[in-house]
Order: sequence, then structure tokens, then C-alpha cells
Amino acid sequence: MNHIVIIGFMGSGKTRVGKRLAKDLGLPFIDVDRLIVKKMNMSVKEVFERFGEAFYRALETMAVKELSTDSERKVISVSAGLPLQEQNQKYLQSMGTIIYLKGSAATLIKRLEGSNNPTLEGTENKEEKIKKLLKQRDPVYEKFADIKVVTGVKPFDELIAEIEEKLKA
Ligand SMILES: Nc1ncnc2c1ncn2[C@@H]1O[C@H](COP(=O)(O)OP(=O)(O)OP(=O)(O)O)[C@@H](O)[C@H]1O
Ligand SMILES: O=C(O)C1=C[C@@H](O)[C@@H](O)[C@H](O)C1
Ligand SMILES: [Mg+2]
Repeated sequence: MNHIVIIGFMGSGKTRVGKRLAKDLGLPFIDVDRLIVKKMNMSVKEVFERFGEAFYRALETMAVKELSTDSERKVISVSAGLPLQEQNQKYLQSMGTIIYLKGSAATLIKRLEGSNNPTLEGTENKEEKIKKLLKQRDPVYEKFADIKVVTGVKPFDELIAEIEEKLKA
């Protein structure tokens, strides 16, 4: 497929960037978290609380499998944990051009201050948890990236322009 796929840590801007790229390129936009929320008619947090993380992960796999064979070109922001799951990786790799929105721990910590994401809940200090997860996840995002851009260092419009240049190259 030739979708444009956006990956990255929570708070890296996948939803915001994906929505804008889709608008600029005249393509439909799909956000995997939002797709699941719509399908389940409840928030991500509620799905985790009522059915557990494994169930959420299964919904992610169903979504990425379906999207990998969808012949209508789209901009797709995948949920932050999806690339980490081995069962999703063959679908992800067959989807198209993968853009990694890379953020520093400092940028992500700031953006996730008010987040109620279930992945960040627990006994640990939230900042430490973000740092620890980022260390685990960054090499995976790097591995799948065709294009990498750093978020948090330039204004949003300039970041979009950089991505659109890289997509043309
Ligand atoms: N380039 C940017 N510069 C400044 N703020 C940004 C930028 N990109 C996104 N943001 C802001 O960061 C926050 C997180 O963005 P967004 O929700 O798009 O991230 P996400 O990767 O989709 O997160 P999640 O994995 O939790 O869904 C939002 O408040 C958004 O407006
Ligand atoms: O990073 C994660 O593991 C997650 C991020 C959220 O967007 C949701 O997809 C869910 O809370 C899992
Ligand atoms: Mg999002």
C-alpha cells in the first residue's frame, strides 16, 4: 500500500500532524486510537478499565491488519504502542511510507503533563515512566521509520513543511 503512516511516542503530535497532512494532501485521515474509541463508543481509558490492555491491543491489531489492505490511500496515525507489538509489525511494514515524529523526553514530558493516558498510570513517577518507555520504544520507532523528523524544536507549520519536503524527495 502507499499510505502515509505516522508513528511516535504519546504526545509526539501524531494526531495533530496527521490531520494537517491529510488536509494538505487531500487524503482521508485515520487515527487508530480514535477509530477504536468510535467503534467501542467509549474512551481509551474506559476500554482499558473495562476490558483490559490485551483487549485494546487486539483491537489495534484488527485495525492495522484491515488498514494494511485498504486500497484507498490515506494518512494514518497509529497508536503509540502499536509498533511495539510484534504481531503488528508485518502489517505496519506493508502499509507505505512511515514517518517517525521523534520528541525528546523533555518535550514529551511537558506535552503529557495533563494526560490521563492509561499507559502512564501506575505507582511510578510519571516523568520517570515516560523516560523509561521512551528508551524502550525509540529504537523500535527508529527501526520502522522511512522518514524521521524531530518535534518540539521548530514551529508547527515549519515541521509540516519539513515533512512535506521529505515526502516529495
Ligand atoms: N509540533 C508541535 N509543536 C507544538 N505542540 C504540538 C506539536 N505537535 C503537537 N503538539 C501538541 O502536543 C499535544 C499532543 O499532540 P497529539 O495529541 O497530536 O499527539 P499524539 O502523538 O497523537 O498523542 P497520543 O499518542 O497521546 O494520541 C497536543 O496538545 C498538540 O497540540
Ligand atoms: O502508548 C501506549 O501504549 C498507548 C497510547 C495511547 O494512545 C493508547 O493507544 C493506549 O493508551 C496505549
Ligand atoms: Mg493521538
